[in-house]
Amino acid sequence: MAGRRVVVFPSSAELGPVLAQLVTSRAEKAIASHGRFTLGLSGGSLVSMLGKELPALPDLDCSKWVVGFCDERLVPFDDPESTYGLYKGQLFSKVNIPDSGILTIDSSLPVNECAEDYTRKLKEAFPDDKFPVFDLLLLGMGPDGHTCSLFPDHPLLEETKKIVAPISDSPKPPPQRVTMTFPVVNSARCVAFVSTGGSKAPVLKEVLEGREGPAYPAARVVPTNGELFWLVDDPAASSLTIQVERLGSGAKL
Ligand SMILES: O=C(O)[C@H](O)[C@@H](O)[C@H](O)[C@H](O)COP(=O)(O)O
Repeated sequence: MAGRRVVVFPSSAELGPVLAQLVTSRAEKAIASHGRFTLGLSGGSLVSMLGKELPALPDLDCSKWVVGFCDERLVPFDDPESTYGLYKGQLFSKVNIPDSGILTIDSSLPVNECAEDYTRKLKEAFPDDKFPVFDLLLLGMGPDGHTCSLFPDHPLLEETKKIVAPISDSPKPPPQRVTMTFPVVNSARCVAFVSTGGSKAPVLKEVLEGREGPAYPAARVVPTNGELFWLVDDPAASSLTIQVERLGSGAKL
């Protein structure tokens, strides 16, 4: 790993612009080196944060972006639970990512076939990689320490072969989802968690400072050759005792 950076902001209002700067700086770097920018998105509060910050950037050009989903809920796109549907309304409708660059699940398929179909789409988008190497993955963490749809104590945590796995017993509804696996997450060039709010403080401490017993899913995100950022706000960081970086909205990562 290129080193973990835990960066604390006074609030999500200061965190948002720095997240947008991270996205655009990694996009510029990726496009300069290999002609496109591959980005994996997660749901939760990231949707509204990216929907607010990215379209507000002057001269944002997403014509060379390829966007996938770190996990997706198996519901129709017009269901309020659909991560794609939320991003469509809040981000994709406002920026110029080509439709062909948005890799969506086929929500009409049963969950196993849906995961196979999404695996095929990712393989087509990353023909040279054993596991897709995304330029940037944006992740959230639930209060139970889950990330993507990789939940504590679930057999999927041990998956080593699949790119995308189905899950039909998600402890958080909706129960049927597809998710990237750890081999894909940990192959990324850069992974950034965004975690805000006081409800995350206890689990954030255990994830970042270690705990007794099995590691939380979020703690198993350790990119083999990539960067790892934890972008958090003061309430989420309130129990941490490790050294952190404290930055404001003008910072560059
Ligand atoms: O798939 C889901 O059910 C949610 O998207 C979930 O995984 C969310 O991303 C995390 O709970 C973090 O949530 P916040 O971003 O709101 O902290």
